[in-house]
Amino acid sequence: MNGHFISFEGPDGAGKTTILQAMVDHYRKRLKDQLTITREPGGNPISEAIRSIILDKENTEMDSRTEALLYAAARRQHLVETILPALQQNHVVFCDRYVDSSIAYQGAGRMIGEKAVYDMNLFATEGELPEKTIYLDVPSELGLKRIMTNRTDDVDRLDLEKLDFHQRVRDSYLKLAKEYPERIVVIDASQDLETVKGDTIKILDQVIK
Ligand SMILES: Nc1ncnc2c1ncn2[C@@H]1O[C@H](COP(=O)(O)OP(=O)(O)OP(=O)(O)O)[C@@H](O)[C@H]1O
Ligand SMILES: Cc1cn([C@H]2C[C@H](O)[C@@H](COP(=O)(O)O)O2)c(=O)[nH]c1=O
Repeated sequence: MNGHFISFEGPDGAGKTTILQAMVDHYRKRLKDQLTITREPGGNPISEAIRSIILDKENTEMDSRTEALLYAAARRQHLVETILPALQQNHVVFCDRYVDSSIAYQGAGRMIGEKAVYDMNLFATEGELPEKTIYLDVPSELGLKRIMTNRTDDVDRLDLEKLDFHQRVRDSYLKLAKEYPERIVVIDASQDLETVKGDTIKILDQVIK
């Protein structure tokens, strides 16, 4: 089997974590030890340490460009230490967020500029992109409602941003999906969970043969 790099993207509360876990449950038997599950920011000790700085609710002073640089730094380390070695061993890599998150959240959400953030990430990643990106799309109000009402884990610094921030993030994702239709597949994540799972499996079955 060849390695496959698959990312999962979406606004906060879209259901990425839930769907990614469902995909692990679905494909684990088929892939056995050829499956790597990882996340951004994070995935290894250095990138997880950067994650805790970025998402700490106490860090209200953090400048937007500092934030963008930290995400890119975490991504660089994650790529060279975790993703590329797994692909070299022909693993399927399920990655919770990647470059599209920075374009949407820092480029559009923080209004640094999508192109500027893309260019900075080109330096960080040397152009390495996922083969397929599952973009789980929900209206921002629904995503935020899910987070505030259902979640038991910590609400982080970005979850706490206002509605217009999250709307800019969603609009940017939808723009990216139009720009890269071969790579980014939009799934309507406002549907019930079983339907979202089924739609995701249909796409991934075309990649993981
Ligand atoms: N299709 C769905 N229908 C109803 N509830 C859902 C659906 N998908 C996820 N949820 C619920 O919404 C909440 C948020 O889901 P989840 O943590 O998977 O989102 P997320 O996209 O990973 O969020 P974040 O990016 O902020 O970590 C959870 O309680 C989950 O059970
Ligand atoms: C990779 C990446 C992430 N973010 C934001 C998106 C979320 O609000 C958090 C990560 O938390 P999750 O619960 O693990 O999804 O960070 C971002 O703004 N930019 C990025 O590049």
